[in-house]
Amino acid sequence: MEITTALTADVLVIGFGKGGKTAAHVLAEAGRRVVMVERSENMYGGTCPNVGCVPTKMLVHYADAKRLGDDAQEFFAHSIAGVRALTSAFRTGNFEALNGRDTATVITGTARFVDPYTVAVGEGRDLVTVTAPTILVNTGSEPVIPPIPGLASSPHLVSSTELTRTQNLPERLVVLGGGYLGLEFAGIYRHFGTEVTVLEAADRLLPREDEDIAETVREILTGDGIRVITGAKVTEVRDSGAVSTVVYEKDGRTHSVEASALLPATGRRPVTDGLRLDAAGVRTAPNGAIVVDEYLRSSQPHIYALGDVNGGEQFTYISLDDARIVLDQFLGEGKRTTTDRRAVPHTLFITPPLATVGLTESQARAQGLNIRVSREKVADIVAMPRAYTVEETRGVMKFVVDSDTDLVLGAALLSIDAQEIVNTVALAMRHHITATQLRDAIYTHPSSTEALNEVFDKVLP
Ligand SMILES: Cc1cc2nc3c(=O)[nH]c(=O)nc-3n(C[C@H](O)[C@H](O)[C@H](O)COP(=O)(O)OP(=O)(O)OC[C@H]3O[C@@H](n4cnc5c(N)ncnc54)[C@H](O)[C@@H]3O)c2cc1C
Ligand SMILES: NC(=O)c1ccc[n+]([C@@H]2O[C@H](COP(=O)([O-])OP(=O)(O)OC[C@H]3O[C@@H](n4cnc5c(N)ncnc54)[C@H](O)[C@@H]3O)[C@@H](O)[C@H]2O)c1
Repeated sequence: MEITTALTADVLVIGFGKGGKTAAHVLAEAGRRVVMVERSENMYGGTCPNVGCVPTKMLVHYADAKRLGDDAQEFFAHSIAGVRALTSAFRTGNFEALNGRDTATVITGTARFVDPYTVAVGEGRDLVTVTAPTILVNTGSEPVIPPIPGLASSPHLVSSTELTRTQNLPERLVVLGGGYLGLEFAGIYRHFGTEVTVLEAADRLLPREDEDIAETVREILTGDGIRVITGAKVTEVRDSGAVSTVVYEKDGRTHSVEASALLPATGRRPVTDGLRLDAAGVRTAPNGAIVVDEYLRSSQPHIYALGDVNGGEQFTYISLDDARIVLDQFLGEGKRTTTDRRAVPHTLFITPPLATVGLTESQARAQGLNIRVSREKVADIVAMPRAYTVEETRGVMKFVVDSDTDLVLGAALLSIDAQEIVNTVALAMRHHITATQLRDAIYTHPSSTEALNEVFDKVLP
C-alpha cells in the first residue's frame, strides 16, 4: 500500500449527511480538527438538499403551479432547471461552509475502514488515510430494488434521483410502492401531466394510518387522475422497446400496465457495503444497518452511526436529532438519547399534504384509552377561510384526545399547510398543553392553525 498522504484528526466524519455535517460544524467551531469524507462531489450536503427533500418539495411547488395552457414538456424542463440551480447553490454552500473553516477539511472519495481508527480513501498514489480517535458514520441509505424478474435490467427503470434531474417528462410512469417516496413522485409527475399508476403490495395505502384517512388520501390521488392499485403483486417486467410491460397479480387475476418510466419506491436500506466495517469490528444488522445503542454508539464505542445508516426512521430531522445526541456526549452532559424522542411528526408531501403525529384513533382504541375523536372536512371548517383563499379545500383534520387528561394523543392533518400546523400540535403534545388550551389560543388570521379553534371545539365538553 503506497501512502501519499496520512492525515490525523480529532474527529473523522464519513458521509456529508445532515447529522454528520451538523456535528462537523459544531465540533470544528469548538476547536476540534475535523475531517469529512464524502464520496461524491454531487452530494456535498447529503441526500436531502441534493436528491431528496429539497428537489422533491420544489418539484411539488412547480407541479402545483402548472396551468392548463402550459406546454407540459416545456414547463417540466423549466422546473427541472430551477431545481438544478437551487440544488447546485445549496451544494456549493454546504461545501464552502465546512471546508472554509480553519479546523475542517473535506476530502472527496469513498471511505473504507482499514482498522478501528483509520479509513482509506482512494487508491495508489492518490491514497489518503485518515486516523482519528472518534469516528462518525453518516453514510445514509439507498433504494431497495425488489427481486422481480426483468425489473433491474429494464431500460425504463428510473431512480428517484433521476426523476429529480431528467429533462424529459415521461409519458407513463409506473411507481412500485405507495409509501412516502412513491406517493410524492406520483403526485408530482401527475401534476406535470404524466399518466401515473401506483402499484402497492399492501391491501391499502398507508397501513399505519387510520382507514378513513388513508381512504381520503386515495380519493384525492385518484381524483387527480392517478391510478392507485393496492393488493398488487408485481411478478414480472417485460421489455418491449419504447415501453416496459409491468405484469402484476391482483385478486387471483393477472393484469399488466405499460411504463415508459418505472420507479421502484419500495423502501431504502442503509449504505454500509464497501465501508469494510468488519475491519473496524463494527456490528451490523441483517439489513446492513450499523447496530447502535441509545447514545448512537456502535459495537466500537468510539464509532457512532447517525442518520439512515443506523436503521432508525429515515427522515432528515431524525438525522439532525442524532447529531444533537452525539454532540451532547462531546460538549454537553451526555444525557440525551434516542429514547427522549416524543411526538415526532411526519409529513407526506402530496397535495394537500398529510401530516401526522402520535397515536391514530385505532391505535388509541387498541390501547383501551378513553378517547374523544374530532374529525372535520377542511371545506367545512368555518374558522379556516385560508383554505378557500388559496383554493385548496380538499382534505380532513382529525384529532384524538384523551378524555381523562384532555391531552392530545394524536393528529392526522390532510390539509393545506399541514406540515406547519403539525409542528404546533407536536410541540403541545410534548409540553402537555391540553386540547382546551389549543382550542382557546389566539392564532393569526387567516391562517390554517386557527382551524384548531374549531376542530377541538367539536369534541370538548
Ligand atoms: C426522494 C426523497 C425525498 C425525501 N424527502 C424527505 C422529506 O421531505 N423530509 C424528510 O425529512 N426526509 C426526506 N427524505 C429522507 C431524507 O432525505 C433522509 O432521511 C436523510 O437525507 C438521511 O440523511 P443522512 O444524514 O442519513 O445521510 P445522507 O444525507 O443520505 O448522506 C449520506 C452521505 O454519505 C455519502 N457516502 C455514502 N457512503 C460513503 C462512503 N463509503 N464514503 C464517503 N461518503 C459516503 C453519500 O454520498 C451521502 O452524501 C427523502 C428521501 C428521498 C430519497
Ligand atoms: N416526506 C418525507 O418525509 C419523505 C419523502 C420521501 C421519502 N422519505 C423517507 O424515505 C423512506 C423510503 O421511502 P419509500 O417510500 O421508498 O419506503 P416506504 O417504506 O415508506 O414505503 C414502501 C412501500 O412500498 C410497498 N412495497 C414494498 N415492496 C413492494 C413491491 N414489491 N411491490 C409493490 N409495493 C411494495 C410497501 O408496502 C410500502 O407501502 C421513507 O420511509 C421515508 O422515511 C420521506
